[in-house]
Amino acid sequence: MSALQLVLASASPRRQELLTQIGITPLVHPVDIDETPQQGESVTDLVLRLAEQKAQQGALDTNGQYPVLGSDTVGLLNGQVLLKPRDFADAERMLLEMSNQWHEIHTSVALVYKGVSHITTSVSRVKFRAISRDEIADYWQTGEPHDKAGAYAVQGIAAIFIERIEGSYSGIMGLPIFETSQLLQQAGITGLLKQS
Ligand SMILES: Cc1cn([C@H]2C[C@H](O)[C@@H](COP(=O)(O)OP(=O)(O)OP(=O)(O)O)O2)c(=O)[nH]c1=O
Repeated sequence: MSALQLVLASASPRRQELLTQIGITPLVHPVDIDETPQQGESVTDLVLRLAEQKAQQGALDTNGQYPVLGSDTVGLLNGQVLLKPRDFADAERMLLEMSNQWHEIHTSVALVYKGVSHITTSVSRVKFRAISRDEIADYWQTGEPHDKAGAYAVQGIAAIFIERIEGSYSGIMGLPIFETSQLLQQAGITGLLKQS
């Protein structure tokens, strides 16, 4: 009925997949922003800032014509931010620390529409079983951890390491479906389903 098109300001195939899961086919428009945390910035502030920046850049690039979604995911363990691993050593350090521990995954989603930003954050807790250096080395070889915050993918092989989850599976994967749908509703956006 409505011709409204949602723009997803993201290069993450996972985020696209999660929108597809609820019948939304977004226009995919990756944006390139500097994702370096600022000095002393909390994880909460970091994910909010980056999600909003991604959505705003997407809105700028598309002349404010469409509602634009941006999202950012990072982990938190013992006060330390878990970003995408720089290399194997970085991934190994993170995964060894996560071994037999709980950590948090924070994902913020921002929606920029008609010049207004709507934003929300999903925080989940994840418990890893004990994992060995050998398992981490094998896991790294699969390529899966390379482009993921915290060096793992809940939706992938890393599922064998995950003992428990409290929170949002889709949020851990990069786009919390429930919170995203609430955001769209808040902004008065309907009629996105099943359009091509
Ligand atoms: C923890 C976790 C993260 N991830 C992914 C989601 C995100 O793609 C990535 C975190 O990096 P982000 O910087 O949030 O996203 P991105 O660089 O991949 O994409 P863009 O900025 O263009 O939107 O980690 C998983 O796929 N599974 C997981 O279990």
